[in-house]
Amino acid sequence: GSVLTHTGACARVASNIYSKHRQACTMANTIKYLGQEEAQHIDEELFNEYSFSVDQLMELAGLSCATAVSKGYPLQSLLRSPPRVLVICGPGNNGGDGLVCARHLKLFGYEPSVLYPKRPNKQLFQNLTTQCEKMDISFLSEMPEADVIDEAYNLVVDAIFGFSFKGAVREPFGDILSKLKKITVPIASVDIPSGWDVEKGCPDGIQPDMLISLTAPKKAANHFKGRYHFLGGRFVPPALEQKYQLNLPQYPGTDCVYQLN
Ligand SMILES: NC(=O)C1=CN([C@@H]2O[C@H](COP(=O)(O)OP(=O)(O)OC[C@H]3O[C@@H](n4cnc5c(N)ncnc54)[C@H](O)[C@@H]3O)[C@@H](O)[C@H]2O)[C@H](O)CC1
Ligand SMILES: [K+]
Repeated sequence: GSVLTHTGACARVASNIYSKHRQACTMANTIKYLGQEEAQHIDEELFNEYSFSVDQLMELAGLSCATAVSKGYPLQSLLRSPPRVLVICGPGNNGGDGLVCARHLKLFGYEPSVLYPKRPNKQLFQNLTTQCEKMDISFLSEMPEADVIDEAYNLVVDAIFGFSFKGAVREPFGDILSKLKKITVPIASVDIPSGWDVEKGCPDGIQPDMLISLTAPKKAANHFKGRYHFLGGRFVPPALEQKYQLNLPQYPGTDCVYQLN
């Protein structure tokens, strides 16, 4: 009896030590999930200290999104022909990523249409819009009803809000998000599922099937329940990665996305 008890105790101690060791190792190697302010600081540092332009990073971000979509929803797997995709773009840089994503999706053989209801009066976004128009990407004048989306499109790319979203959703995006909650075709969200608190998520919000986290996942990604979580935006200089202890995974070869799950 006492021998057995002793053995049991040893096993418990050993397994405790082992699990502590494993926890420490995992923590050392775990990719960091960013808070809202930290994400904004990294963004500012990329522009101000590392001298990147928004155009450059947006191009890589949008390319990552189109690449992730093509991996999760390959052309030959789509149920509806032609391979239509609805890309919904918001008023900030997340929306810019969406415009770049739409352009690359077109180059990959998809048929994207863009909904872009609030267009900022800045050259960058005007250029991205012209580039899409010149590639025969159509711009919708209003948000289709949920049943129309389910019939006409294979998936929706949600590029409405990213890491600067705050407070209650203002129109027209409230109406757009409530329609997105009703659709059955998959949603692929760029950086954050739109309408979600950047750190706490949103239990009764949209539930995307794919999330493409850019630079590093934000804390809201802890609440993501969809099938595909990709990391994109392979542009972080090692010194910046180290400063913020991002613990980014090794992207495979020359890929611009890394599948986290
Ligand atoms: N470093 C990177 O990883 C890069 C990320 N990129 C993408 O940029 C977004 C963040 O962009 P930002 O312009 O800062 O903000 P958002 O697009 O998230 O949105 C701001 C936009 O939305 C409006 N807004 C905010 N809250 C609300 C609300 N409650 N209701 C309605 N409207 C709201 C606000 O007024 C602004 O107009 C990041 O997530 C990435 O996707 C870069 O492209 C590349 C570098
Ligand atoms: K989004």
